[in-house]
Amino acid sequence: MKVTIVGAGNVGATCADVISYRGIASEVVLLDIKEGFAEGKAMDIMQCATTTGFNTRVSGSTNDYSKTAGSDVVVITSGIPRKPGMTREELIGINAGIVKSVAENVLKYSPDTIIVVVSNPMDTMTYLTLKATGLPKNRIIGMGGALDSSRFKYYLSKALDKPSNDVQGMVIGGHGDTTMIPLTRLASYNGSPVSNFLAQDVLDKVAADTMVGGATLTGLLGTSAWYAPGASVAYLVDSILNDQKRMIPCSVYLEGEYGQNDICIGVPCIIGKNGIEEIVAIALNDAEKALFAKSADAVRTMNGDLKSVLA
Ligand SMILES: NC(=O)C1=CN([C@@H]2O[C@H](COP(=O)(O)OP(=O)(O)OC[C@H]3O[C@@H](n4cnc5c(N)ncnc54)[C@H](O)[C@@H]3O)[C@@H](O)[C@H]2O)C=CC1
Ligand SMILES: O=C([O-])CC(=O)C(=O)O
Repeated sequence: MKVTIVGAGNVGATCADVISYRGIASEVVLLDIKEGFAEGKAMDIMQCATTTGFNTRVSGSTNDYSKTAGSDVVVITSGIPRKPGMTREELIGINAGIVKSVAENVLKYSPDTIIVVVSNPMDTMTYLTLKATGLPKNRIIGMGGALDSSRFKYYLSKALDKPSNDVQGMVIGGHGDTTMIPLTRLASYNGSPVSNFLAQDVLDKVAADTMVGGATLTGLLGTSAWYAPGASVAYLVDSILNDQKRMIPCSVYLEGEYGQNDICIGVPCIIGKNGIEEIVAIALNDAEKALFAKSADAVRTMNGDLKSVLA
């Protein structure tokens, strides 16, 4: 199985690293516009093969899309990340043009591929990719909810003082500081509602910390995060390539689901060899439904800024 990652920067290279050492794909191609950069990252990763023990072939390419031919999955991590104090939405001006041209280029060599969109503002970049390529909705997947949910479980595990892997929980809605919806009511500690163990004010703080999880890291690092983002993309790619049919919140085109139309936004999806295989309808209460509608309004407003790119 072959995976191409366009954008060999922090997130793209981390994703290639996780995919190779976990043996998720047999071949990974990293592509970047910076001369020699993807080749260098690929060589560095390949020099881990004997010490971490993997057989995935990782190679790099400077903007030569012929090397990406026949990819089963293409991950788009090209574009600029935010700096402290910025929102993800402020990246649209530069990233929209990059994401559109990258999607068009990859399809020339991998017409049957599934595209995973990571570049921010991710929900809007997913919508742009869908509209610009005309691919069926099951083949365009926006990655954000997997990462946001892993941060949610991290903050819950800290509050519970229990391991993250004993915590279940999901974040839906937009992948933005104010649009994420951590579903605290449905989160559990090995099947028991977390509200059995944590007071409401603590749960509210967990939700608030989750929503600004990316901004917190950007403040600490000076650029946005990459370890958890790269690992979250690899987790999603694993479910596609190995047809695991895991339920992962992803940004997907909605046609009536969750009361929304003509928008890409995070909802729980079954992810397998056909990409988005099902959109799972979970029963939201009235407050959660209202938050989802508000989140969708914000994402839709941002999509309005794509007019010139899509013209
Ligand atoms: N959806 C999510 O959950 C997350 C999204 N992101 C987003 O992912 C993107 C990448 O972040 P980082 O890897 O930290 O940035 P980075 O700056 O480390 O890497 C981006 C790479 O894209 C390359 N690039 C730019 N234009 C290109 C083009 N036309 N073709 C090929 N490569 C091109 C650059 O040369 C650079 O190497 C950002 O937009 C960031 O906001 C980051 C983390 C999580
Ligand atoms: O915070 C950012 O800008 C990058 C991102 O989407 C994340 O780490 O969640």
